[in-house]
Amino acid sequence: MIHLQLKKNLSGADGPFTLEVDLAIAKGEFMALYGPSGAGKTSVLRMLAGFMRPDAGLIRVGNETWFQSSKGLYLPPQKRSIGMVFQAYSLFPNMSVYENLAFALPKGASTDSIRELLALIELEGLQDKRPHILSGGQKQRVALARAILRKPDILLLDEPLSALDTKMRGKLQDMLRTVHARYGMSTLLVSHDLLEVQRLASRMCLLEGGSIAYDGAPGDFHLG
Ligand SMILES: Nc1ncnc2c1ncn2[C@@H]1O[C@H](COP(=O)(O)OP(=O)(O)OP(=O)(O)O)[C@@H](O)[C@H]1O
Repeated sequence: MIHLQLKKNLSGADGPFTLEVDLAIAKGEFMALYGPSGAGKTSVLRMLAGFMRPDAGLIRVGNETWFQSSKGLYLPPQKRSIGMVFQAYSLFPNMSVYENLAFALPKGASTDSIRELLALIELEGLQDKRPHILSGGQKQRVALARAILRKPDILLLDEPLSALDTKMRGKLQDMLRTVHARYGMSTLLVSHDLLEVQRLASRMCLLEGGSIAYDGAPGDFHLG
């Protein structure tokens, strides 16, 4: 179980507001954070990853406490078992696809998982190529493989497919479903696309102005 109690004062377009969320996410759950621009969705992911410090609250993942303001406890990002994929491709340009993946593995670890993931993302034939010759969808597949290589407890996806065309988006959505079914890691997806949320997530939270305005099945949610 992941327990998130986050309080953070943010600067919004219309002035300051407080992001305040209290969520329990089951192990292996695929949850989407949906909502208007500026609602605080990315900030939630950044606090979970350790890139933004909450003003107050608690982050507990299984038996580990990653953040607890009352005890001054703050686990740095590199100690949190997290994989991330963002909208912008973040591959190393001077490394091949294979090397980009190998770089994410601890020294001396078996490279079997690289081969397994290259097959899963259907890029075995391009493993020796540098990222600049890949399409956007191929780059995001490598970024996804890199994010899950260490089998993190939590996978954070921040609009990972928004720069892709409809066809590639559909393919990557299928791949995300396959990855989730195979590895079962708790997954938090930020998306502006309700259809995408409904295809992928079993639970959806609507974030509006820093608070959760809906928490339930994506299929039961209707735009007002
Ligand atoms: N470190 C920070 N301190 C104060 N305010 C911040 C900080 N980081 C972001 N903000 C502000 O918090 C608000 C929410 O930003 P955030 O990126 O979390 O929203 P979002 O819901 O992900 O939006 P979008 O869908 O446009 O990506 C924005 O107005 C942003 O300017």
